[in-house]
Amino acid sequence: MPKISECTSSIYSALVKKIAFVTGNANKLREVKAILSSGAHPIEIDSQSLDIPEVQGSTQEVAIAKCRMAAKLLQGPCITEDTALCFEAMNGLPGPYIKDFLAKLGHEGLNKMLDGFSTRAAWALCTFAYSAGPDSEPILFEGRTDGTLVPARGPAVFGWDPCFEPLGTGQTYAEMDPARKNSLSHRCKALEKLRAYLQSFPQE
Ligand SMILES: O=P(O)(O)OP(=O)(O)OP(=O)(O)OC[C@H]1O[C@@H](n2cnc3c(O)ncnc32)[C@H](O)[C@@H]1O
Ligand SMILES: [Mg+2]
Repeated sequence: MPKISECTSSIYSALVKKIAFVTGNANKLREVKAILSSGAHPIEIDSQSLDIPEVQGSTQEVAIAKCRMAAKLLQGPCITEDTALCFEAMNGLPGPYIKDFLAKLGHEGLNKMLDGFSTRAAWALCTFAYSAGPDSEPILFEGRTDGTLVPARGPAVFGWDPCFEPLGTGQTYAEMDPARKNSLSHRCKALEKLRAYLQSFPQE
């Protein structure tokens, strides 16, 4: 006969296995899988690549609208993620609009945006949204890493990684070993909160 802890963990895996992570970004998916598969209670992610339209608004409004739409399309539970890069000199902009700014201006252009300002301080903000299904309001889990916007250093593999240097590290995200980035990133901080929430399911 299985022990209670074994039953709890099998209910838990059955529940979390049904949750799809909806993203069109392969780099995000790689990091999320690496972070969630480590630790005492690994979580397996079932990924879905859907192109969900993103509304304008605060990081929270963008995240909630995207997750709502994903749950409606999938007709089931899902997780979505939005990443913002915020400049202190610009009161948090480009924020959730960083994807377009990066695509149009590149790393050099992002740096030029801050020429003439007294600070190059920036923060990376990750917002995971979990929806239990199309009729449930999404719940948000945020993680923030503070740093500086710098001229690009390191391989240009993932977004703005080459021009973001977290405080006190001396390295850009792009120069870091993936495990180092995943130990201090905006994404890992948000995922720790999401993990704790998902692990509370069997007690509900
Ligand atoms: O399908 P989704 O999950 O929305 O994927 P996306 O690529 O559209 O992602 P976002 O809407 O969250 O836009 C965030 C932008 O920031 C980039 N980005 C996200 N996380 C990053 C990270 O950890 N390091 C560097 N760039 C990142 C990403 O490539 C986008 O250009
Ligand atoms: Mg997107």
